[in-house]
Amino acid sequence: MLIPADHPPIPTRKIGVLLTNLGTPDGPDAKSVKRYLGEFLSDKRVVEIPAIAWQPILRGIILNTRPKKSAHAYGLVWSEEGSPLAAITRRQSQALQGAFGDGVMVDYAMRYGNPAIADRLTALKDAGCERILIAPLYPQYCAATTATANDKAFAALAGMRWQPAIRTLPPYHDDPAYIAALRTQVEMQIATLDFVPDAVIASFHGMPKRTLQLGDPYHCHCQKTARLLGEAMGRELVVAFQSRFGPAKWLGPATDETLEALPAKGVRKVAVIAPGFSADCLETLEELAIRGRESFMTAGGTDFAYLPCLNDGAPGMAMLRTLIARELAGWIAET
Ligand SMILES: C=CC1=C(C)c2cc3[nH]c(cc4nc(cc5[nH]c(cc1n2)c(C)c5CCC(=O)O)C(CCC(=O)O)=C4C)c(C)c3C=C
Ligand SMILES: [Fe+2]
Ligand SMILES: [Fe+2]
Repeated sequence: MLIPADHPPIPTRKIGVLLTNLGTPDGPDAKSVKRYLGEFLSDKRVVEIPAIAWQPILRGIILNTRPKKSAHAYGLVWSEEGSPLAAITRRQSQALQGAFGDGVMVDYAMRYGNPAIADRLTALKDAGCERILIAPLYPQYCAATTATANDKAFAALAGMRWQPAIRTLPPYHDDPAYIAALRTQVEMQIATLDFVPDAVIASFHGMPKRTLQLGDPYHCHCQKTARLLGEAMGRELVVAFQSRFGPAKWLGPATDETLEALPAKGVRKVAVIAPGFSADCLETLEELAIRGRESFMTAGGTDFAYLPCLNDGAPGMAMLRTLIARELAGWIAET
């Protein structure tokens, strides 16, 4: 068939997978952190205080004090590849390239900062992806993470003349593939320690307690993950919630307070895991592995190990291939 010279280009039809995660500053400096926090903490899904009351606090106080402190913390975990969260998410996306056949492109984007969700969705569409799976890499659903990432994607679609068909990856907090990946990885990690932990602490990112009362399933998803992983490992896990932000009451018990209280109860050797994070980041590498260790050892602990997240290791990547292939059913030939 003859295509007129002024016809827009017609790429080969493809399928896209867009991994999404939270986002991170472009650099470990106060200016980059300020820009990032300004976008993150202005999200109404994250801070559910009316803008008229919240924005003066954010712009007048928080963005003038927190960036310097946070930039210092980022500096402690920054790598040659950049922010750990960005570097690991990039590697996860690269490792999945080609895993679902030649016609499936895999890319990644961040809810805040770069690479932006709108830019990567447009790039996939321009490359011929007429069907796209958006995969927020949050095992536990939370409006402040899963929903806002999807909102951002749908906002980008709202501006497209020719929209791709869209699917979104559901939360996978109780998926047997996720629990099995966690179990394999955690048991392997514990086997390499030079001590036997008295307790394994499962630390999840916290949330304002009010969100639970308003119907967000995040708390229940975290508890179920910990219960299923504990059952799979044949030991009960200690569940705690970290990263409290602001004066409101957050989900408890708090990870820092839990770590400080354990030695007095005779628990002197601990392993800490963070099953809610699909990639290590500031909250795990600085808050848990550095500050958590300090709190525990100062309180009388003798042995502390932070066990890294699934990241782009074999168990986690096998799990992502399983979950994503399932969501692509009917779009790609069954294997
Ligand atoms: C894994 C799930 C996450 C939930 C739930 C979550 C809720 C949430 N977070 C804040 C405030 C901050 N979080 C920050 C960092 C951060 N948070 C998550 C994940 C969840 N947040 C990740 C993966 C990261 C790390 C990003 C990185 O660059 O490595 C920060 C910024 C860091 C700092 O300045 O301390 C803030 C602030 C709120 C208010 C909230 C719930 C509503
Ligand atoms: Fe957070
Ligand atoms: Fe609950």
